Amino acid sequence: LGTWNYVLVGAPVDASGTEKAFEPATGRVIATFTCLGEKEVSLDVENAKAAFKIWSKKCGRERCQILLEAARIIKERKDEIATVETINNGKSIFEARLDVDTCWQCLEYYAGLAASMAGEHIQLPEGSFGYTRREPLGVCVGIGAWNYPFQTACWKSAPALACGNAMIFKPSPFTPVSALLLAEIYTQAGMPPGLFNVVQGGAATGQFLCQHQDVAKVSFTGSVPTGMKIMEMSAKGIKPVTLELGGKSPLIIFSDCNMENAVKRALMANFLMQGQVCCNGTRVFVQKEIIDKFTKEVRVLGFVKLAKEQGASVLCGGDLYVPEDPKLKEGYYMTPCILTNCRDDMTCVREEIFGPVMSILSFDTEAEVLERANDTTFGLAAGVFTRDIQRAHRVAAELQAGTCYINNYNVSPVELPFGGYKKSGFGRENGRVTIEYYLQLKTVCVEMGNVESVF
Ligand SMILES: NC(=O)c1ccc[n+]([C@@H]2O[C@H](COP(=O)([O-])OP(=O)(O)OC[C@H]3O[C@@H](n4cnc5c(N)ncnc54)[C@H](O)[C@@H]3O)[C@@H](O)[C@H]2O)c1
Ligand SMILES: O=CCc1c[nH]c2ccc(O)cc12
Repeated sequence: LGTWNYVLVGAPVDASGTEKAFEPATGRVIATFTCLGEKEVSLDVENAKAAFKIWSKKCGRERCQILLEAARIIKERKDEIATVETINNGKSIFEARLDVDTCWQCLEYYAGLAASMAGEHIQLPEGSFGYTRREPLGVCVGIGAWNYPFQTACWKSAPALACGNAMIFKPSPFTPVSALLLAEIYTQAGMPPGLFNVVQGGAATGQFLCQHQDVAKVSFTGSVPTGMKIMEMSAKGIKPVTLELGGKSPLIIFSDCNMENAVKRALMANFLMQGQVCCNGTRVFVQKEIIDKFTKEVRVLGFVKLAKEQGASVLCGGDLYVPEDPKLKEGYYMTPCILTNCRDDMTCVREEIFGPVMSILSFDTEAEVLERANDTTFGLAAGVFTRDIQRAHRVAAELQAGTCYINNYNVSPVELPFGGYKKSGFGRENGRVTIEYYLQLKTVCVEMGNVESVF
C-alpha cells in the first residue's frame, strides 16, 4: 500500500442519508454509516454536557493521569491504529505509524500541561485582592479533514480535554473509522462516557454541530471555502473558532544550500502523504545558478532509486496509474509529478492542488524571491535552505507564514505551535499556546474591607 511512485488519491462520497467509506487502494467499500441529523446531534451535546460536569471538576493532575493512560494505550495499539488508517486513508503504513507516534506524544504533552494550569493572584489596595481562574469553555466541537484522521482527532481533543472541556469530533466522511478507536481508548483510559463523542456525517451534520447553541467552540481543519462557512456560523453564535485551512507554501532554495538536504526535503515537502499535506512546500523557488543541478538531482533521488527497487520504469509523473496487481485495479492512483519552468501566474503555482505535484520556479535575488513567495492569499508554511545563517533568519522573519522551516521541511513536533497566517486560518494547534484556545479567564475581585455607596 501507498509506495510513493504510485500514490493514492481521494475517493467519492455519495450524497444520501448514508455515506460509504472506501479503501482507496482497492476501491472497495469498507464501511457504510448513517449521517447524524439534528436530533442525534442534540442528544450527543446533552451527553457531552453531562460528561463535562464530571470532567471539569477534576483537578489537572487527575486529568493528566487519564490522558497518560490513553497515551499508553495508543502506544500499545499503534500497529492496529496505523493499519486501520492505512486501509481507510490510503497512506503508507510507514507514515501511518509515524502519525500514531505524534498522537501519543501529543496526549503526553498536554497531560503534562494539565497538571500545571493555574491562574494569578493580584494584590489590590487595603488588603483586597483579585485572582484569575482559567476555566474550560464547555462542549467543544472538532471537525477534521481526511488526510490525517487519527492525528487530527488527537491534536484537537488532547488540549481540549486537558483543559477540562468535552469534545464532539466529526471526522471527514471519507475517513470515519480511526476516530472511533480514539473514543474507545479514551473510555478505556477512564474518561466519563460522552466526554469524547464521535459524530459521523458530512456538511449537514457539521452545520448542526456548529450551530448548536450549547456548543462553546469549534476547531476546524479543512479547506478555505468550508472554513469561511464555519466562521460565519460561529460568528452568529459568538463562538471562538480555530481554523486550520489550506496552503500553497513556498520553499526557497538558495545556491549556497546543502544540495543533498535540500533535494531530500523538497521531496518530503511535496510527496509526503501522496502530496496531501496542508503545509506542503509546493512552490519550490530555486536560485538560478543551481536550478539545472537541482532539477536533475530531484529526479535522480526520487524516481530512479524507487524505480530500480521496484522494477518500474522511470516516470516524471502526472498520469493516472493502474497497478498490475488485480486487487489494486479499482484503486485511485496517479504518478507523482514534477513540473519545471513554472511561472508565478500558472494555476498549478497559485492554487492548492492537494496532490503529488511539485512546481519548480527559478529566481535571482533574495528580495525578488521574498516578494514572489509572499504573493499568495495563503500563509500556512514556508521554508528556506541556505548555509548563510543570517540570511536564513532574515528570510524567515520576512516570510508571511505561520510556520517557517530553516534547512528542513514538513516536521511537526507537538511542542511547536502550528497554524496559519492570512487565509490559511487562525488559532494554533500544538504547543503551549493552544491551551489558551480552550480556556476562558475568570477574574474574581475580592474586597477585604467595607464598601461605600456613591449614591
Ligand atoms: N491547515 C491545516 O492544518 C490543514 C490540515 C489538513 C487539511 N487541511 C486542508 O483541508 C483541505 C482538504 O480537506 P477536505 O477536502 O476534507 O476539506 P473540506 O473543507 O472539504 O472538509 C473538511 C471537513 O469539513 C466538513 N464540512 C464540509 N462542509 C461543512 C459545512 N458546511 N459545515 C460544517 N462542516 C463541513 C467535512 O465533512 C469534513 O469533515 C485542504 O484544503 C487542506 O489544505 C488543512
Ligand atoms: O495537513 C496538514 C498539517 C497537519 C498534519 N496533521 C494535522 C492534524 C491536525 C491539523 O489541524 C493539521 C495537521
